[in-house]
Amino acid sequence: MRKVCILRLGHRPERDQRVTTHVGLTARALGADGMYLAADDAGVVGSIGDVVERWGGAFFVEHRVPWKKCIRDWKEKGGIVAHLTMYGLEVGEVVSDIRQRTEDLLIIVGAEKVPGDVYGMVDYNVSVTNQPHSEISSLAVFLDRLFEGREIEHRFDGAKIRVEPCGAGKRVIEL
Ligand SMILES: C[S@@+](CC[C@H](N)C(=O)[O-])C[C@H]1O[C@@H](n2cnc3c(N)ncnc32)[C@H](O)[C@@H]1O
Repeated sequence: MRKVCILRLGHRPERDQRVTTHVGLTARALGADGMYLAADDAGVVGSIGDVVERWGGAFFVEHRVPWKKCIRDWKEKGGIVAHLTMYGLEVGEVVSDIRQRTEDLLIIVGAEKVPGDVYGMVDYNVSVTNQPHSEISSLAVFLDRLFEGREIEHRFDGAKIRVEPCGAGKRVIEL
């Protein structure tokens, strides 16, 4: 099966820890395999690692990743790259093309301003509306469109705990 990973650009450890952690948790929950972080932040790696340890699956986070090399290496190995940006082509126009391709997919999301080079290095610049919002929301919508909603039913192997859905209150099962 094709691998789907995230490359997180522009992370500032002093202010983006929570958002970047949520980018990773969203990616994991919605079917991605891992996240490359183009910054030095062991805290993010640790927080997401703790979730994987308890909630299962094999999602990985790698930090201190040089972003240009990450994109080049990904493409050299035959993968394709999509950058989420409000300036790109509308997701509805391109997502079926991306879905039909079988190559591994790297999805880039930014924090503040994304370096201009990124736009020319990728295969797709994709917008989720042409309005400014957030890397978390754009990633969530993109993954849901990519996987056509099937990611919601995914069960995570090796979980120590699992939620039993219920209409009222909380039911958590220790496995
Ligand atoms: C807070 S935004 C910063 C955008 C910044 N002004 C720029 O020009 O790159 C952070 C990230 O959210 C994502 N994002 C925000 N709005 C988006 C949209 N409408 N469509 C796709 N991605 C979006 C992009 O990945 C962006 O780099």
